[in-house]
Amino acid sequence: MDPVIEIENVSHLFKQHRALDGISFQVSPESLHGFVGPNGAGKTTTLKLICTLLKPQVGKIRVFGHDVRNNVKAIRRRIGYMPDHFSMYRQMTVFEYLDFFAAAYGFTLKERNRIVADVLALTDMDVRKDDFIQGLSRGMQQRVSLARVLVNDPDLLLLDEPASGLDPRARIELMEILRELRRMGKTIFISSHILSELAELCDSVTIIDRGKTKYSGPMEALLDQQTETPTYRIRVDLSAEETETQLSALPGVLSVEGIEGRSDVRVKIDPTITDGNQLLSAIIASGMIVMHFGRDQRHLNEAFMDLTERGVRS
Ligand SMILES: Nc1ncnc2c1ncn2[C@@H]1O[C@H](COP(=O)(O)OP(=O)(O)OP(=O)(O)O)[C@@H](O)[C@H]1O
Repeated sequence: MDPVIEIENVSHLFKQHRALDGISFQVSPESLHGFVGPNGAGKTTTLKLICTLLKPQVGKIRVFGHDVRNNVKAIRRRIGYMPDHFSMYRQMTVFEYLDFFAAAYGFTLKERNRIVADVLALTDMDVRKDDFIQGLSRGMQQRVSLARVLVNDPDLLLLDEPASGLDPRARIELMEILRELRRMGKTIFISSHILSELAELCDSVTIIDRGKTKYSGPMEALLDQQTETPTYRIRVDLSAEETETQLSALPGVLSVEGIEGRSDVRVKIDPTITDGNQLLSAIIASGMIVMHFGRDQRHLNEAFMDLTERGVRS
């Protein structure tokens, strides 16, 4: 299937300031693609270019195969963009607000009633439809903002920091809604600073820093990029102390490190002496009952710190 978004060598200058410096990446259909970068990395600029609010200066951007330079209408019809700072008509009720946007898209009264009911159900806001927007919590306002983006039934959602300012519960609920939208066949491109959540949510990720692409590909591959020493996360039916003693004695084991607050240990091995299968066999042969055995994945935060530079961009 052709990519939904194709970015090829895109650079963007604001006067003398280079916001983007030759970024390239692709987003596959029906995927949840994370777009991660530190402050000032160029995320919002990229999103604005994709959703045709900024004109590209250098490089190619195609959305659903259309060049953003000359197919603005065809693209806008199929996308929904939620900016990082949204302003809402706070004196309207939720229903009035969504109905207003549906009317702006040219839907008839009958269509509007159906559409508004659908987006309210999708974002779980039906019970709040007669509430005034100004009285809603930030999490609720964020949902209304997402509902607004869904009014034209877009195939591609472009969400700029949708979880910022939300409490953990509201974030988890938002992520659930995004998963549901992906199940419905939508492609979701989501920028965020909240790395750990993206690791669970997204199929693929692009990391940018100072206007350059640092990684783009499957989330799994990013997390699997191992340091030179293969590392396994293991839990057996012994106390932490006994686990360390017993595992340290096995051939090829370089170190056994406890993980604070957990009964798992992190075991590094010498790949010239043993491998994962041999290690597992040795553990079983020595009589331990294995409760968990898996390759230790790098945490997304760790990968992010390795790939991006320290300090705020000047
Ligand atoms: N209209 C503008 N005029 C001048 N410089 C700009 C403009 N918009 C963005 N920039 C600069 O371009 C760089 C990239 O900005 P952008 O907003 O795309 O980053 P970001 O990754 O979205 O950052 P944040 O996470 O802080 O929102 C920044 O250094 C920013 O100051």
